[in-house]
Amino acid sequence: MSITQHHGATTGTRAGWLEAREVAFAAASVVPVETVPLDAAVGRILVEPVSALLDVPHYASSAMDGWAVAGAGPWDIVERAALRPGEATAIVTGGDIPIGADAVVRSEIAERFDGRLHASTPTRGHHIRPAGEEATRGETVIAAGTVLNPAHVALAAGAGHDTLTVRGAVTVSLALTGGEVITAGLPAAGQVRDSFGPQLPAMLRMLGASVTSSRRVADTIDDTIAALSQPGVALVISTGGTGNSARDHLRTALERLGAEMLIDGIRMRPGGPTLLARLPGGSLVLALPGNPLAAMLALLTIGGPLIAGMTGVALPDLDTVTLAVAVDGVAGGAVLMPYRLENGAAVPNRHRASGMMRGLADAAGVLVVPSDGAKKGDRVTAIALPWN
Ligand SMILES: Nc1nc2c(c(=O)[nH]1)N[C@H]1C(S)=C(S)[C@@H](COP(=O)(O)OP(=O)(O)OC[C@H]3O[C@@H](n4cnc5c(N)ncnc54)[C@H](O)[C@@H]3O)O[C@H]1N2
Ligand code: MOO
Repeated sequence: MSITQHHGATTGTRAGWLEAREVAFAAASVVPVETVPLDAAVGRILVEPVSALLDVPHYASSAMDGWAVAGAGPWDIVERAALRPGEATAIVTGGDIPIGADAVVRSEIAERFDGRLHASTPTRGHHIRPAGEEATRGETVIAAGTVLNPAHVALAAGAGHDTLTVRGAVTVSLALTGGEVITAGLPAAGQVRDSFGPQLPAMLRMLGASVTSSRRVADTIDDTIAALSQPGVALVISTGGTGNSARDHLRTALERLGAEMLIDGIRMRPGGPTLLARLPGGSLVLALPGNPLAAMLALLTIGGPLIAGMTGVALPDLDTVTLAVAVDGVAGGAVLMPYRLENGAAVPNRHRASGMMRGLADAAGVLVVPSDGAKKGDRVTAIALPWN
C-alpha cells in the first residue's frame, strides 16, 4: 500500500468519544480475584472487608517500662503473675499486665528503698493499654473496595491475617513499533526519541495495570503478528502503526489474526486512529497511535475504562470544568485539550499538537471540547490526570 493512499482512513465507523469509553469498559472481562501475602497486597483493591480475628491488642499490656502495681503504695516487690494489693512487679513496655494489677508506674518516677517501691499511687488504669482498645474481635477494620496502603497491611497483620483477597491484577504486554525510534542519546534527522518506553509503564500503573513485558516490534507483518498474539496475555497495548502506510502493519496483522474490531477509530482529536480489537482467543489489543500526545489521550479515553472493567471496578467518573475562554471545536468529533486552571477556570494549554508533550506535562486535566466548540463560562467535560 502506498503512503499516499487514504492514510488513517477507517474500515468501519468511528465511535463517538463517550461511546468509546463505554465500549472499552464493556469489552473487558474481569480478571479473577486472588489471595496474596500481606506485603504483596499494597496498592491492590480489597475484595472482602477485613475484620479483627482477635481483640486488638489481644491482651492488656503495659505502655511503659516500669512496675505493675496493685492498690496503694509503697509496694512490696514480688515476682509473680498475680498481684495482691500493696504489691508491685517489674514490667516492660508491651508486657502482659498481671492479674490484680491496677496501673503501671514508669521506672523513672519510682524509687526502690527499704526493699519496697515508692511512688505516688497512680490512677487506676494508668499506662495500661486495655485489650480491644483498637478493635474488638469481629469488628471491621478495613472496608471492601479500599486501595490498600502500607498502614492497611500492617493493620491486617495486627488483626491476625496472613493473606488478603484482592482484585485480580491487570497485566499488560507492550508492543512498541517504529523503526525510527531510538531509546537514548540525540536523534538524527528522521529519528525520534522514544516517548513510550519511559512513560507507559508508569502511566499504566497509575491507571491500575502493570506492564509485565515490553518489546520493540520490527516493521514487518510477521513480527507485528507475533507481538500482538502472545499466548496467555489478556491485554496487549501497541503504539504506532495504526495508519495505512506501507510501514503500518497493525491493521493487516489484526485482520490476519481474525480479530474482531470493537473500536475502529474514535471521533476525537488527537487520537482518532485508536483501535480496540479482540483476538479469537479472547485477548484484547489496544492499539494507540504513534503520535505521543494522541497515544496518551487515547489511553485516558479508553485505556482507563478498559483497565477499570478488567479490574472489576466502576467506569471512572468524568469531571466538569468552567471555561475561562471560548474554544473552537473541529467538525467530526471531540477535541481533547490539556488545560490549566486560572482563577478556578480552564484555559487550554499551548503545545498540544499530536506529537507534543509540553501541554500535557503541565496540565491540570484534559478538556473534552464538543465539535461545535464552547463559550467562555460554559461547563465542559474534562478528564482527570492520574498523577494529579
Ligand atoms: N494520510 C494520512 N496520514 C495520517 C493520518 C491520516 O488520517 N491520513 N492520520 C494521522 C494521525 S491523526 C495520526 S495519530 C498518525 C497515526 O500514526 P500511526 O499510529 O500509524 O503511528 P506512526 O506512523 O508509526 O507514528 C506517528 C508519529 O509518531 C511518532 N512515534 C511513533 N512511535 C514513537 C515513540 N515511541 N516515541 C515518540 N514518537 C513516536 C512517529 O515517529 C511519527 O512521527 O498518523 C497521521 N498520519
Ligand atoms: O490522533 Mo492524530 O493527530 O489525531 O495525532
